[in-house]
Amino acid sequence: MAEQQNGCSPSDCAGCAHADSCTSKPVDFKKPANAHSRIGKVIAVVSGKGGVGKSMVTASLARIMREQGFSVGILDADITGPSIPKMYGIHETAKGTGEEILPAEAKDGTKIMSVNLLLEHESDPVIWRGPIIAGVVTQFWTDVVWGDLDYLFVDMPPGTGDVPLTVFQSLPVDGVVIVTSPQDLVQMIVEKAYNMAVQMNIPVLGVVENYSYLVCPDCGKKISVFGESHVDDAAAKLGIPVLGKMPIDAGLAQAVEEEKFYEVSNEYLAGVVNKM
Ligand SMILES: Nc1ncnc2c1ncn2[C@@H]1O[C@H](COP(=O)(O)OP(=O)(O)OP(=O)(O)O)[C@@H](O)[C@H]1O
Repeated sequence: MAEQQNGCSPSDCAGCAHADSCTSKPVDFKKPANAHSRIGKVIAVVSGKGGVGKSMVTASLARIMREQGFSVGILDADITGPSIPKMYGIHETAKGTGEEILPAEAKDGTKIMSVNLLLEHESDPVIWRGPIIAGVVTQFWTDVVWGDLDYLFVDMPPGTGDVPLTVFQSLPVDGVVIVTSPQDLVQMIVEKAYNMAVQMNIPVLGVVENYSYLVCPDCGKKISVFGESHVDDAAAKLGIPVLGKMPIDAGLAQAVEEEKFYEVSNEYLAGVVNKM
């Protein structure tokens, strides 16, 4: 790390008599998890832009690890566009005990916390300013009683705004999965998400391409609906692995429609298990 203006480096802080009053020492914004949460790994699922199926990928990753026997949770940080609870058929409101909030539990045991569980009507819009939204996401970490989890997946809102910044600063994120779709801008979009993670010192586990292709139900031919994929080149340039390419799959869409995502086995991302 670069030398500080006053001539000392951050590693000197521990033994420095002026550490308390020094303005150049590094600030740690990390918040403690709820006292009743013991969480193994926190994996954030991000995308440089919206509409790439990030929630689908988040829930698919959670399902894969659940199928492996791990205890998993999903923190829905997409406050203004929450879709995780409905995917799992959850429509209840969250229960609270004083200062603490209990997550909902899906039929496969996945624990879920989302702003939709706090609204009187789930169709109510969330019309809050950025800092309020970021504060709610932080509370999903500090106030929610997650219990024992091997993995907590965070479904981030798209882009690189307030909430991703808050999550990266406040939660001990172990790795980031970038979701993208095939199109010309993919290089720039993946790079934006990648650069944000790198600047926040968080390892990028790899990239998932959604909507990669469609398999014709009659002839079995793969059709590149949104154009040829550029994800291999984009990932190679950044030195990160492609974790999977997901086609447009009517079975996945149906599971979402029927609110039975707890039954899904997403074979397209099966290779991620030993990368998490
Ligand atoms: N590979 C896929 N095959 C079929 N349907 C999909 C696929 N990926 C996503 N979908 C469907 O597309 C819709 C939108 O997906 P999703 O909610 O995951 O993300 P999104 O709203 O597009 O945006 P964001 O990326 O910001 O989360 C959902 O109804 C979902 O079921």
